[in-house]
Amino acid sequence: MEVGAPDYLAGERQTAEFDVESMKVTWAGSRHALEVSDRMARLVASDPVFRKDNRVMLSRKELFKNTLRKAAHAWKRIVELRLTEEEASRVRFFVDEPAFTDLHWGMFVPAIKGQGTEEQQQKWLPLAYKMQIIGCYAQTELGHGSNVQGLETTATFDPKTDEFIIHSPTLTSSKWWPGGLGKVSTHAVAYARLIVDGQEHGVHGFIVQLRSLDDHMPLPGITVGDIGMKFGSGAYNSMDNGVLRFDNVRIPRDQMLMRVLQVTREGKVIQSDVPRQLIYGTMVFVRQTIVADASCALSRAVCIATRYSAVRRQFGSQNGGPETQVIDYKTQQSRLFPLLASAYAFRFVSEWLKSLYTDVTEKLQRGEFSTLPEAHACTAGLKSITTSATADAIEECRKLCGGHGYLANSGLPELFAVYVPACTYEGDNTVLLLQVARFLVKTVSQLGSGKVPVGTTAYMGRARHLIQCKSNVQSAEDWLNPQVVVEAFEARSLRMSVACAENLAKFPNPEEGFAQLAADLVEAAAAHCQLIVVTKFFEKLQQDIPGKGVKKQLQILSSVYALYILHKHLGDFLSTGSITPKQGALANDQLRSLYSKIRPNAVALVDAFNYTDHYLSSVLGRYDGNVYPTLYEEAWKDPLNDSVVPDGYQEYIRPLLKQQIRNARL
Ligand SMILES: CCCCC/C=C\C/C=C\C/C=C\C/C=C\C/C=C\CCCCC(=O)SCCNC(=O)CCNC(=O)[C@H](O)C(C)(C)COP(=O)(O)OP(=O)(O)OC[C@H]1O[C@@H](n2cnc3c(N)ncnc32)[C@H](O)[C@@H]1OP(=O)(O)O
Ligand SMILES: Cc1cc2nc3c(=O)[nH]c(=O)nc-3n(C[C@H](O)[C@H](O)[C@H](O)COP(=O)(O)OP(=O)(O)OC[C@H]3O[C@@H](n4cnc5c(N)ncnc54)[C@H](O)[C@@H]3O)c2cc1C
Repeated sequence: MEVGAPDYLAGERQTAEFDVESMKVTWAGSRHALEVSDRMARLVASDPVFRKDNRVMLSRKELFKNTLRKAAHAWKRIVELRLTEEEASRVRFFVDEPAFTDLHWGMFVPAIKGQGTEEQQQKWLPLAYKMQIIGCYAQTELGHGSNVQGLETTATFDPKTDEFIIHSPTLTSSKWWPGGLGKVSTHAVAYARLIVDGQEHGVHGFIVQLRSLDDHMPLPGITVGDIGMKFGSGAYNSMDNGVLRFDNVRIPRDQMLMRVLQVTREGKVIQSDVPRQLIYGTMVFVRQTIVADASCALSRAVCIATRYSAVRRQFGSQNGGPETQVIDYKTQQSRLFPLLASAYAFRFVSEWLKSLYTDVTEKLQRGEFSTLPEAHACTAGLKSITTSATADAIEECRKLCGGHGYLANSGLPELFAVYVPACTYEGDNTVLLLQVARFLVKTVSQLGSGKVPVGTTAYMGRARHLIQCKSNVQSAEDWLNPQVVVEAFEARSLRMSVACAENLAKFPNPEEGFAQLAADLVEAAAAHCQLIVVTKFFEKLQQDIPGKGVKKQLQILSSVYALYILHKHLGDFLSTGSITPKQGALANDQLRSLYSKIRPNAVALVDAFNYTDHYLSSVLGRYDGNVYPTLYEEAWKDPLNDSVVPDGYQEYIRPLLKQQIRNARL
């Protein structure tokens, strides 16, 4: 905010019962992270190249070219200022525009790191790090996305020339969707079925050059282009999601990523001791980052809706005084505050998930693979529930802002359009929950065998207790006890998984059973993932959290998150007998009282996200709350208002009016 400018939300900020600066540190993860983030936010906001207020007005071509300009400028600044990786990734965050660079850094580089041999990494990574080559991740095809084993592209080894022949045998085998592919990438990690000596060896990644490094023209045998406009204006249309066909394209043998499986000069296929699933490792990495993205997108929407709800007034004027702030309506609170709590919950679970991922990666380097299934289940499941909740929440925030939320300059429509594909990319959310369900059913089926479940399924080791325990909640106050809450969530989750396992056992063919019970399995998987989020929020509170009143606010938010989920899924808790209807009602009583505790802190709790007005790009979410004059000014900037009488008046409006007049005279 400019120095001396009026702050229409100052009153809201004065009622805060905690130290906002300390909460900013907790949200950012550390004082260092906050400092870096703050500096990079200012760097981006002060640079005219990164302007984004006109984005929804641009044609696709203009938008795309502008994105190229921003990406090139960002890279120039990163190099000039010798920014660290941490600083560079904050620059990407605040530039706030999907671009080919996301796939280059986020998938192409990690695919080579995770699936390439030492030699391959030494050859390709320096080129990629300097952006002397630009890569994408070409897995999905027109006919197959979720079913990776069903991909049709082939990579046939030719021992005569020591090459692989990459080919798209059918229309449905055309690569379809990869970001950065359509117009920019010079290279791809393309996934194809490996065929050696007429035998198939599953799907593997191959580094394929697509375009000339001299004139950017597609190489012989490559057909490549953009797949067309996507949902919404601006939004994901800055990305060149592409289509790609291979017509017997030859690549050297050493361009197959060979950490998992090697093909020798003689055409021998050698399986290394690394599990096959590592071929899916890049997806595990990105799913983990997508959980962190969910907390960012959700907090952004909630920040806009909270500030605007404090500015907006409707009804309730007493003796000509001001009307009621809509944030004071209990319905507004019961819709908004759980989303605020969810933003914090997702933030902390993503922190934990990142540490789990780092730990598993270190173990994989040492040749320990036992924690891979849990890492897969956690990343897949949390990616699924956090993105689904965030997509719904952004739309709810739009509605919380009434009519003005539908204006592009509220920032919410574009945020929604850019965010919703997260429910689909990197694994459709239902497909991913089915993966979690497989993991849970397997864990349950091993309970009798003496194998002790660990990590996020450790609670299943107490199955005997959880299957019959009764919650001893007797008052609304009891629901503030994390142990009580966690036990109710554990009982619900365990009982849902066990019920699925029992029902599955009734089918002679387990796969048929899995298919028939899929809807129940997905619900059991979601229950397990919600338990993880709740538990990790409570565990966060065990840490030392400095700053006046900060921990207290987080305790309130953790209870709101847990009781909101309980209230929303009350049917599960009741039907599994994890709690009684009376206890469910007490949880709801507690939730109401928690909302009242959040109310005086709401604006400060969203200030703690530390978002600049540039990043929010929302008239409704402005830090200073100066909404109405800005809405009014912005309206006049619309190109339709460039002329008082619109283009087309002479051709279309005038003749109509004249005709109406004639008719009226008749
Ligand atoms: C210095 C400068 C820096 C500048 C910074 C600049 C930029 C920013 C940088 C980075 C940004 C960072 C990140 C963001 C990047 C990009 C994000 C943006 C946009 C997103 C792009 C989206 C890209 C995509 O969508 S890529 C395509 C994704 N596709 C999918 O997800 C497909 C989903 N399908 C599957 O995963 C699988 O097919 C399946 C559903 C899992 C089924 O597989 P299948 O083999 O058939 O399975 P089965 O069920 O039999 O399982 C067998 C066995 O394997 C286990 N399994 C399955 N998957 C995994 C896994 N991933 N890991 C481990 N194990 C796995 C499964 O459990 C089974 O085990 P078991 O036999 O039962 O024990
Ligand atoms: C914006 C965007 C960017 C993308 N970027 C990339 C990229 O960079 N690289 C890349 O390779 N791919 C990319 N993709 C592709 C993406 O990964 C796939 O779209 C995604 O994995 C879903 O696969 P699908 O499209 O085949 O969906 P489908 O599997 O066809 O899903 C359709 C419906 O079928 C259901 N379904 C499917 N299988 C099952 C099942 N077994 N049981 C029950 N229901 C099922 C799903 O739940 C869904 O409702 C991108 C997609 C989008 C939208």
